[in-house]
Amino acid sequence: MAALQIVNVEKRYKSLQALGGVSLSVEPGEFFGLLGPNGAGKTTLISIIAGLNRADSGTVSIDGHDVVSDYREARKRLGVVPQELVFDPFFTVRETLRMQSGYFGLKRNDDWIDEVMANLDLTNKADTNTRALSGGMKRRVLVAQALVHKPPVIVLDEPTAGVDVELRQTLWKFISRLNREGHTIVLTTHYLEEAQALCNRIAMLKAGKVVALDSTSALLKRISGSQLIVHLARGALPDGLKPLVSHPDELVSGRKYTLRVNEYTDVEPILATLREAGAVIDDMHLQQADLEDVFIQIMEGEK
Ligand SMILES: Nc1ncnc2c1ncn2[C@@H]1O[C@H](COP(=O)(O)OP(=O)(O)OP(=O)(O)O)[C@@H](O)[C@H]1O
Repeated sequence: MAALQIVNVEKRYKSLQALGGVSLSVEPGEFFGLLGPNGAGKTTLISIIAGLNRADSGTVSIDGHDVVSDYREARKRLGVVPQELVFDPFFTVRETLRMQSGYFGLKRNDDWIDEVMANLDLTNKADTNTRALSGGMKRRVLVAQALVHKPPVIVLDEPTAGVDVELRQTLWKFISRLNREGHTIVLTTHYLEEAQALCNRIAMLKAGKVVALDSTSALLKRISGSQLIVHLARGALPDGLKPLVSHPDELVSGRKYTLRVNEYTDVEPILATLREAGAVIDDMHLQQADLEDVFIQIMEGEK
């Protein structure tokens, strides 16, 4: 049975179609990425999964439990880390986590609460009021809150937006451990290198529709060859090289260009063209195409 099954989910906000018939299924133990530009519908979909928002049509189930008709059973199996930092500011971290445990009917949960806090480097803030925490610390509490009932399915909505490197590493270490222990993870992020490193399968959403759904390795294979990154100190990119630019916004911003290269021998004529145009190269290197390139290519293709 799928850990998360989404079937033909539609959602409108007045005239805006936020989700236009989304279907996908995540198997138990997967580390699944849900990617898409701003406004693609990721948060809307997550709030429908969490039962905080109703789909106009379609169904969502967690471990076979419908999130509307079987809400309590579905909710027990789900931990959601929301994007926004919202807390009751009158309680300490430990009190917040105990209350959340109580919500799931767990009375003696302190051993697990201690373990979660230790894994998120929150132990020395256990008795601090949540209103006195920094943004990064608050985000750790949000993650801890989502995990108090050891949910088999964990959904994280941009958990690393604006957080420092240390928290990212702490968080990924813990989430990866939970995934190895069998928890299913669904992640939305704008950090594509994070998604590439962590997710075994990825869905890309655009304007409320799934525009790509594949294993991370299959998505990466969609772009062959490598890229020549050139930083120009002086001079503009000659017109003849413009079709090779793989990130169109670079043509506007200028100076740094990512040029598609199929064979290493393609580099020589590129350098000759730059020299003939009087461009001066500041820095240059070759790199393999990554998930960001695939993402840009898919999103461009969907215009
Ligand atoms: N409560 C609401 N009322 C009206 N429109 C909404 C509401 N919530 C979201 N929208 C719109 O629905 C679309 C999808 O928004 P959503 O927040 O789901 O996207 P997202 O993919 O999570 O974006 P981001 O990456 O910016 O978080 C957007 O156009 C947004 O403006």
